[in-house]
Amino acid sequence: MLLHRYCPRFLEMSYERERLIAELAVQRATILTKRVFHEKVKGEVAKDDKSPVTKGDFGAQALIIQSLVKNFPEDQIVAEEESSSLRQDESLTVEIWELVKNIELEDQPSDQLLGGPLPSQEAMLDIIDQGKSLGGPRGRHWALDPIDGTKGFLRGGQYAVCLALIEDGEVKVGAIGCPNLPVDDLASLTADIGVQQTGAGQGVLISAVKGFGATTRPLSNAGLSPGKPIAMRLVTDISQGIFCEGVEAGHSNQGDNAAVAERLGITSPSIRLDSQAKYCSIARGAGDIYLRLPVGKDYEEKIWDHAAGDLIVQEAGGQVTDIYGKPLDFTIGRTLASNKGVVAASKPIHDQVIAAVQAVLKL
Ligand SMILES: Nc1ncnc2c1ncn2[C@@H]1O[C@H](COP(=O)(O)O)[C@@H](OP(=O)(O)O)[C@H]1O
Ligand SMILES: [Mg+2]
Ligand SMILES: [Mg+2]
Ligand SMILES: [Mg+2]
Repeated sequence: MLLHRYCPRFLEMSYERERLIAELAVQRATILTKRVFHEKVKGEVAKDDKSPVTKGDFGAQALIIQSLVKNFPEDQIVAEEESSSLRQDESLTVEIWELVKNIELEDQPSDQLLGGPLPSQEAMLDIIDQGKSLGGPRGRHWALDPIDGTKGFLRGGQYAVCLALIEDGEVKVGAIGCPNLPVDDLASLTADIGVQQTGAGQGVLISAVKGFGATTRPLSNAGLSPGKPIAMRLVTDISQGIFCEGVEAGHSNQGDNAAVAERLGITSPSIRLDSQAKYCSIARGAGDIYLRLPVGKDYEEKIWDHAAGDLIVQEAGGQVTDIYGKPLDFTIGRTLASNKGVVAASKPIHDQVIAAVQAVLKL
């Protein structure tokens, strides 16, 4: 069946409105995160699990949920943060509100599409808490990670603002803003981007719609600049492949990762970067393989850490599974409870990578 671009069914299938709102919402939130990134005091607080959260995480979550609620009031939202610690810290709340209330896209029509500013400080706390949906196999759920790689963000390294629409368990739309990645797709292959401090004008917004490809564009503080399709590299000799790896040893087993690289005959050093910038990097050919090998038995990966990146890599010609070769299952709830670890690579080499992972992990 040939569908015309302006036919309502085409618009529905291509999720054009969802993609536009997701891209603009992520772009607007990065204005706030960039501001916090350059502040000396980022308002770091430790959560119950000891992981950090900052003014940037809370503020970005408030801004993005506000635009989702305004545009898609029926949809559920599964977001990482919640406001309980803020409600006990008036001065931090005031600091976040001072940031949030002054953030807008410099292009008025784009900003208006997001549904206007947040009404008040109290409303901001309530909006942050609208991300408590449990997810699940049916309906439309937005998975939101307002700052992925908070540890990288605090270190002055890579981080990402990540948003995905999951419909009936399938990721349909993904948008990731990486304010510290170079605009040039391949620059990150040579630069030490993991710890790069950035100047103005850098950063990329990468997005995808299921069945319609993946796109990159420079991040802007105004409207969307023109997008450009991206694709993974064609690697015919796997020993020439390049790994993108996390920085935090507590999030992925770096020793096992090195053993897999050795088994595949890969000698180039891994590019180390925090956050879903890894998915984005391999999707645009700045690396070929992303492994997230479990450190412990009990950790369940969170859907907001993977939904957008999974779609972007698939739409760029890649395959994303867990260490058993099973696709990531977004139907279960807030976590990927039925998966262990992540193996992402371009389709022609994915089987070889899985075989090496299974040999190293003795699966
Ligand atoms: N033990 C663990 N194993 C795997 N991932 C973990 C983990 N502890 C925390 N994480 C997740 O790792 C994410 C960062 O990934 P990376 O190491 O690739 O940058 C964190 O996202 P946040 O920074 O959004 O909290 C957090 O959800
Ligand atoms: Mg976190
Ligand atoms: Mg995260
Ligand atoms: Mg986060």
